[in-house]
Amino acid sequence: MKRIGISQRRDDVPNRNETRDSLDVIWSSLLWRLNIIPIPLCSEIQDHLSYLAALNLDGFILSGGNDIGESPKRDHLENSILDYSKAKNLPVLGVCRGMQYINFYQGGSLINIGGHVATQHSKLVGGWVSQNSINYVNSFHNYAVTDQTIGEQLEPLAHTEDGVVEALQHKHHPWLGIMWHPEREPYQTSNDRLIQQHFKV
Ligand SMILES: NC(=O)CC[C@H](N)C(=O)O
Repeated sequence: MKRIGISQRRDDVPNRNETRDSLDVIWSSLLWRLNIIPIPLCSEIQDHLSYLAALNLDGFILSGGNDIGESPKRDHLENSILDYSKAKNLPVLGVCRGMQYINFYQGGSLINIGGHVATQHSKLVGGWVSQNSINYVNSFHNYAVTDQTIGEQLEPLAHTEDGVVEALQHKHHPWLGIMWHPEREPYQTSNDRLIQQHFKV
């Protein structure tokens, strides 16, 4: 089985005096069902290169959650994951914030948008959308990538009708970014296929 590392959200929990790495449990059941062993990654370990080398994983998911800049330790870990994946030619799937992070890593930026929280898009534009039988996607984000803010070496694969980039890929590395959350649609065939194809399961 493929062993895929997945980054987690990092949150302060003041009433417990704790800082937590956490992941929606739906991710573990989704990935296990797809024959993937999910390995949650710890943002507090600072020796990233030794940590990632010791794990010896088959690829990575950058999950959703915190805004970029909100949690520097999470940002740094994800930066190291992309450095490591580039050096080892490993597949990366960026989900929502994860796609935003790939874009940031490649020198792109984000715009603040409205109308993309707790909604769906059923009319995505782009040949890749029909090839992958994507009929609708969910949406839970305040920031977006556009054709004007997309990073270097990235190409858009899908847009919403209002011009937001909903999916992108790296031109040279096996990196895919999607703005929707497959874990929130755990039985959507198009997502299952995308994830399994991407990680060659
Ligand atoms: N769901 C997410 O990953 C959200 C990412 C980021 N916090 C945004 O609002 O755009």
